[in-house]
Amino acid sequence: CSKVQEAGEYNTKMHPMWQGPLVVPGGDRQSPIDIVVRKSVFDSELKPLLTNYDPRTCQQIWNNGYSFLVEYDDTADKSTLEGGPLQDKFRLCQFHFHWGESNAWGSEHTLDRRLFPAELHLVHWNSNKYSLFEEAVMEENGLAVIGVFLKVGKRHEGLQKLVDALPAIRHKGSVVEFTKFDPACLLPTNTDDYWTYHGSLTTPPLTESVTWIVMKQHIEVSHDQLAVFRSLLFTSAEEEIQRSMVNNFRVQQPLCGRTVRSSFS
Ligand SMILES: NCCOCCOCCNC(=O)c1ccc(S(N)(=O)=O)cc1
Ligand SMILES: [Zn+2]
Repeated sequence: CSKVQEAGEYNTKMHPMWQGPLVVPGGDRQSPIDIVVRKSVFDSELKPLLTNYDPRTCQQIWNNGYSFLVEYDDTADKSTLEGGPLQDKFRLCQFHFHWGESNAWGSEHTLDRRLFPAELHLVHWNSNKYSLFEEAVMEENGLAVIGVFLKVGKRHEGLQKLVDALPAIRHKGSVVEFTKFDPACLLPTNTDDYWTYHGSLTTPPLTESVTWIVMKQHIEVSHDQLAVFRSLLFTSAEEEIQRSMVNNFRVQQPLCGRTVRSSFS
């Protein structure tokens, strides 16, 4: 697979302008991808996901200029993920979303090319093998990210606390305290059915360190809740030109012969 990203894909209008590297390490296990459902391979060895999140580890919410992140205290094994395709215990460090300017697109992964209006990523790092996120992010088995598709429908009561905090972090670089939020409320009711594959971060440094776990069942949020995501800005308060934070997803990457496994038949 191409070692150098086609420069064009970084310059399409749909795509935030990145200073990101045009040559990514390896380049044959990049994310996101389209999941071709009928080509995924059922693996009976895949276990149910086991999340154990402690809302007391929730610390802050901030706008990093790509998305907004809800960050957790990951100095101990308090909010953890294990099971699924994972051999080790992983610590939750943050979650964030990707979304479009319209409800017609916005997700990074797709199911048989089907786009969703947004996608949630819960980011964890391997605390059995590494002592810091920054270490794990450079290693093959360093990270595990749970992806959950969002659909527009009924209002998501658990999400509203987060939506209400967004106006305070409109600009890139703004941060506010955000506590006692249980990310488990953002998981679908069925967490036994998922696809998993080896991939990468979808924003710089694009390192190929992620075991992706993409949930089959989506969650629903209201049109208005998603509209508040789009009220965020890519730009900091000092910049003259304010740019709406929308379409903060990466273009899809070649599968390069990888197998996507499913936990369900
Ligand atoms: N900058 C050089 C080294 O950086 C190491 C730390 O990288 C931190 C920034 N990126 C991330 O943490 C990060 C985390 C998750 C995802 S994603 N969208 O793949 O879930 C993308 C990016
Ligand atoms: Zn992401």
